Amino acid sequence: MSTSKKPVAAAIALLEHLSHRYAREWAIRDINLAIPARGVLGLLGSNGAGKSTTMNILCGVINQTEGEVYIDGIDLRKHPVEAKRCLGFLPQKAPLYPELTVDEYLRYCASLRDVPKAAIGRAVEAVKAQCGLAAHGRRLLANLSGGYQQRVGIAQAIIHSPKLVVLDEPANGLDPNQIQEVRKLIRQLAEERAVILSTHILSEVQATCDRIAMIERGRIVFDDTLSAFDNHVAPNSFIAVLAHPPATLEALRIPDIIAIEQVDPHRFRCRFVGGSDITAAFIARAVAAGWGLTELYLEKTSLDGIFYQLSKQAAQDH
Ligand SMILES: Nc1ncnc2c1ncn2[C@@H]1O[C@H](COP(=O)(O)OP(=O)(O)OP(=O)(O)O)[C@@H](O)[C@H]1O
Repeated sequence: MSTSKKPVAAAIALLEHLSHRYAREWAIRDINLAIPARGVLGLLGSNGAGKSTTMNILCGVINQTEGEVYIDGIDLRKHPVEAKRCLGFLPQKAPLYPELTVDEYLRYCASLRDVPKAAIGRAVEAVKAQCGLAAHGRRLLANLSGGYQQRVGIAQAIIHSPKLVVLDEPANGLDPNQIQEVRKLIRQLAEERAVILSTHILSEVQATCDRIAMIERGRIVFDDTLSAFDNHVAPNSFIAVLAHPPATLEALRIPDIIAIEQVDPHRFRCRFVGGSDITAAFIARAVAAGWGLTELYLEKTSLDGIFYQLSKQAAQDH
């Protein structure tokens, strides 16, 4: 069958005006996303925000009520088989058969994914090498540790060399060493393809993602780079370290400083009116008054704080 392609610059997948209703309630509403062809996109959101619904539609598990999904330019609803060839999926619980060996399982997945018979052996060896499983081919899946089972789950998702891999909470249940290894593997995969990662864990996002799309109450509330997310909320406090602080906290007050707190004998937290450029004025005052200013830095809002603010804003807008 010939499949007409929608031209998309630098994006491997497009979600256009995507909405879904399970019964009467809309689970997602007018989601628009362009997923870059390389790198890791983190899909964030609170419980029930609409992440799984979005991923299930993107992976062709459920059909959307409204809107379009294009994968590599192919309309997923009109040409599901062709579109899904470009896609690998690791659901939250890896679909493993414990009674099979790693080799048997990956061969089986390759045949399900229509890898030509003659190419299956090579494809299995290639993903094993990529996922650090080269020495584990004859091991039974049941006897592998959680971290290695997760590697096998990722290996099955890339066995047919898809351009887009969707991973649902891939670090769930792993110990800290395994988490590091899986993160490294995800970064490697994303060098040559797009990876979408759904997670609640913000340290996961910080360590792995290039971009963040955040969904709240079924709508996109943020879609930009990790560093834009990190800087989404402008600081409204700074810490000044003073070798010779004045006798009273009040003496530190300059216009636009609204509160001062002593953190330790030499460290002071000054809250200021958001948006004002106050540090230059404070430095000038500190130098003139001989407070022995040795350090001054703005306090950024943590990723958790930014997540919280975006969620709160979405609830207010609702
Ligand atoms: N099969 C279903 N039938 C009816 N409503 C559903 C169904 N699946 C999800 N929902 C509802 O759709 C909304 C979005 O759910 P979804 O599972 O997509 O959110 P999520 O962000 O993945 O949440 P979580 O992080 O808890 O998995 C929620 O209100 C949820 O209750």
